[in-house]
Amino acid sequence: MAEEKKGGFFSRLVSGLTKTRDNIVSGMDSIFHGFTHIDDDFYEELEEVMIMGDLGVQATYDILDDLKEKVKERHIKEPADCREILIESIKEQMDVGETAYEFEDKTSVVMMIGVNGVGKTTTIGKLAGKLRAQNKKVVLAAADTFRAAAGEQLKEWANRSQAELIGGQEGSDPASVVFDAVAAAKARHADVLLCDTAGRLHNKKNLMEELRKMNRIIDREFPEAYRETLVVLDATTGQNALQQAKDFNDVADITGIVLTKMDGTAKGGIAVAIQAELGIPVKYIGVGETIDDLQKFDADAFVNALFAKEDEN
Ligand SMILES: Nc1nc2c(ncn2[C@@H]2O[C@H](COP(=O)(O)OP(=O)(O)OP(=O)(O)O)[C@@H](O)[C@H]2O)c(=O)[nH]1
Repeated sequence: MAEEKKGGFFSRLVSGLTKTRDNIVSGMDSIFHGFTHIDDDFYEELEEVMIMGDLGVQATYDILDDLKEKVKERHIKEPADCREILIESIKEQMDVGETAYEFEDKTSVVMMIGVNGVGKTTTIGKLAGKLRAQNKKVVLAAADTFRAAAGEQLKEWANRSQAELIGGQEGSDPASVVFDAVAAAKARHADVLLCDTAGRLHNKKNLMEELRKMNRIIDREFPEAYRETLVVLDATTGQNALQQAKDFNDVADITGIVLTKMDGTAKGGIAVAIQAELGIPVKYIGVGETIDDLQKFDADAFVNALFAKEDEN
């Protein structure tokens, strides 16, 4: 039964990654089979496919250096034999230790950061739904007071997931919304407080100040709460998403990443770049627009699904 469920999950992951696989692994496979020798050209072509596949320049170099070392150590001669070693290297470079989801089981405050349109509000709604399904009491803070529609949209998700919404009026101080939400979460003995924040990156200094102010309030008013800061990124933007992750990492103590719109994108390789280059765990991936379309991310399962052959799923 558990196996069956796992199988279902895995084959959905495999089909969701079809475009990314076509973009990266198909190219790699033609190199593994097209070359008769492992030489500089072979590595150069692999490098090109990996960089074009959004694995990130630094991550690509690190993965290939590791592959070269393993090929030497193990006296590998056949290009085709490099496939399994490459999979091993990618997994090793993506290793960020065990990913913790402690906030799901503790009294916690989750800050959600991300630029407009990446799917931040949708992700909060999905996460609220997931926690509500575990019978958790959830409060949502509409601290993205910069955009009127954000509050409205969050209200819909609050209704859908039956979470309580503490709303900010357009233009009100986000920190005061957070203050009210913390008071409400404590008064109602909520399990998780999810804060929707505006992430305007064009002014890093202001953003940093705004985040600092909100964090100070939470530290002061709710010191016992477990803290989580998740950055939401749109996978379809590829290298832009990687840059956003770097920028947010400069201004906040990020504990995890949510990669949205992984369904149907060819740029899923960005998950490799984020974990390998930044060492920040991708905690969830968004695989659609409905409340059930948020999955925990498992790097090994992701790489296996990416390299899965048709007859293996
Ligand atoms: N296919 C797909 N679409 C998604 C996913 N997550 C979000 N979306 C869609 O992306 C669009 C933008 O999502 P929002 O949640 O409004 O984005 P946001 O980051 O909150 O935007 P602001 O509220 O403007 O900051 C919506 O149409 C969502 O339905 C996903 O995982 N897959």
